[in-house]
Amino acid sequence: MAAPAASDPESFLKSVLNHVSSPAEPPQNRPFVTLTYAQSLDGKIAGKGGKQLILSGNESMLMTHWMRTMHEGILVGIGTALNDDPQLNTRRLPVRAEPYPQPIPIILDSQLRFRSNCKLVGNYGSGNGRQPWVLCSEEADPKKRESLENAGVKIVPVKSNPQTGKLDLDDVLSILRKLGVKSLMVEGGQQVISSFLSHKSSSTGKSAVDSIIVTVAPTYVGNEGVGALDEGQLPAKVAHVSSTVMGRDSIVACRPTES
Ligand SMILES: NC(=O)c1ccc[n+]([C@@H]2O[C@H](COP(=O)([O-])OP(=O)(O)OC[C@H]3O[C@@H](n4cnc5c(N)ncnc54)[C@H](O)[C@@H]3O)[C@@H](O)[C@H]2O)c1
Ligand SMILES: Nc1nc(=O)c(N)c(NC[C@H](O)[C@H](O)[C@H](O)COP(=O)(O)O)[nH]1
Repeated sequence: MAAPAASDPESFLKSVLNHVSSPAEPPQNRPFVTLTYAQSLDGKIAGKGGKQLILSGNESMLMTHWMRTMHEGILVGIGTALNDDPQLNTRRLPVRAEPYPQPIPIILDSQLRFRSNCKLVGNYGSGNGRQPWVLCSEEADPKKRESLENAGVKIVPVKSNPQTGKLDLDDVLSILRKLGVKSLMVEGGQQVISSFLSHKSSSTGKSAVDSIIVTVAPTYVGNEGVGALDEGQLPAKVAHVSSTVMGRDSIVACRPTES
């Protein structure tokens, strides 16, 4: 059997991300949302105890960085921010005369655990990155807020669920839209992926995710690794959009369906 055709990352993304291929206004109450992550053959996104793993090969990691250029915001949870100290920029792309668009780093952090000595704050301070936005609960500690603001972080209070402490995704998305973010790439980690995949908009009853792009790396992590999904959350049903191969990895693009 012939091997599946490999595609170049930019063309593949343009073919599966509607907001890139045919620019349109997003809904009024949210940005276009792309959910993306990399997993092993056994569905793990990190190692034992959350150890950060480089699952993606060079080619698919390059695709992730292209994807970052195609979104105005890039969102991770505070678990990922503290564990991985990410930069969320496009530094792997080939140097070119015209700078690549950089997404705004956005962190869901109910209780303001974000650290001001992280790379996102450092990159912003040295002129090498966009200002990080930290979305927190309206009840978050004002002293922590002031200290992060003094370090250059933009703090955005949003509604939270009093039972779980998690930020209300309808409010998160509608506030980001009001702040001008028209496209959002959600990069993880486990709890954030699960929340977005199981979320249904309170106004439409539909998923707030437009595209799901998963990199599958040919490796096993084992039972102690962190799964892509939090147990107990029911993910959306999805329809297949397209699949391709990048280097040794498989890339699967889907979209949530209503049935
Ligand atoms: N392979 C990948 O693609 C990938 C991507 C990102 C992160 N990771 C890995 O994921 C792990 C971190 O995942 P995690 O689950 O611990 O943390 P996470 O990044 O999902 O952050 C979860 C935290 O965000 C906060 N939060 C606020 N509102 C929320 C909401 N509505 N829904 C969910 N969370 C909300 C909560 O405090 C919660 O504890 C790390 O090990 C990291 O290396 C892997
Ligand atoms: N595509 C992808 N392949 C991986 O193998 C992997 N571990 C991640 N993980 C995403 C997670 O959000 C990380 O924290 C950021 O990838 C770090 O971001 P930077 O590289 O610092 O910009 N993402």
